[in-house]
Amino acid sequence: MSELLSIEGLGISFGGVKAVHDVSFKVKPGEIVSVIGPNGAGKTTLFNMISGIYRPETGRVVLNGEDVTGMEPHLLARRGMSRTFQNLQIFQSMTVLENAITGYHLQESGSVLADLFNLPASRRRAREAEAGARRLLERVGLERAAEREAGNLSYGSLKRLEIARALALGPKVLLLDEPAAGCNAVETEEIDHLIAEVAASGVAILLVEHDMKMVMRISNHIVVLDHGEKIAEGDPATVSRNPAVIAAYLGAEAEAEHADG
Ligand SMILES: Nc1ncnc2c1ncn2[C@@H]1O[C@H](COP(=O)(O)OP(=O)(O)OP(=O)(O)O)[C@@H](O)[C@H]1O
Repeated sequence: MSELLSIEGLGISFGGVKAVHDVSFKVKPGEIVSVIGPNGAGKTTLFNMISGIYRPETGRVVLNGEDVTGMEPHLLARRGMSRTFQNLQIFQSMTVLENAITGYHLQESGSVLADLFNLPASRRRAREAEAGARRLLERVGLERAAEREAGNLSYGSLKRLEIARALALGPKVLLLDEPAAGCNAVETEEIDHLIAEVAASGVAILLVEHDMKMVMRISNHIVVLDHGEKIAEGDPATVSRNPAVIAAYLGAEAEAEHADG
């Protein structure tokens, strides 16, 4: 099958320093592609360019055949690209269900007046969003926690809630920024299963993750960045044997030790 997301020569500099330089790769439906690399390699910057938070200085982002370079995140969401963030974006004092419902807000257009007057169309939309949110919570295993305050959930459950919310608009491409960060081994495994299940439903998944075991377990394809450049790509076995990849990680460890004195 042909690619859903095509990253073509993306680059951006900050204060003259090339944070990402000429990075290209493709993601197909149902595929899990991970971006890895030592700290400061440019992973988050790359994600921010793909998801419309930064406008790249060079290159293109092509989603389902359409050039969407620099398009704002809410417009990307309507075209089928959703993302989660490294830091949780959950409303802690709202219920789990209410948090899931917020995922549907991007779908609504020009409904402010209708909402003000509580018109039938607006009531119908609210009912549909709630039904959809309950289905999503079931999909991520949180249906029994629907009425609980989100702030009381375990960290792993919060991460799953965030994925549920990103699934609200039925994305074709899902970008996950460190979905297992801060999770214990059991929670990480639950997130593994969830990501695999979402991919199996045909969604293209792009992942940034520091947990190498998880990356090696679930990725079909891995893209390795170092100092903003793509230094390798391939399946997990090939990438983990690549001398340039091993050198980049060892080099980063040596730099960190040096910095620690
Ligand atoms: N908004 C910014 N302004 C200036 N420099 C930035 C900005 N964002 C990132 N950088 C720099 O760009 C480079 C890449 O950073 P980035 O955060 O993308 O790396 P990363 O691979 O995501 O790192 P980590 O694994 O630590 O999250 C770093 O040198 C960083 O200091």
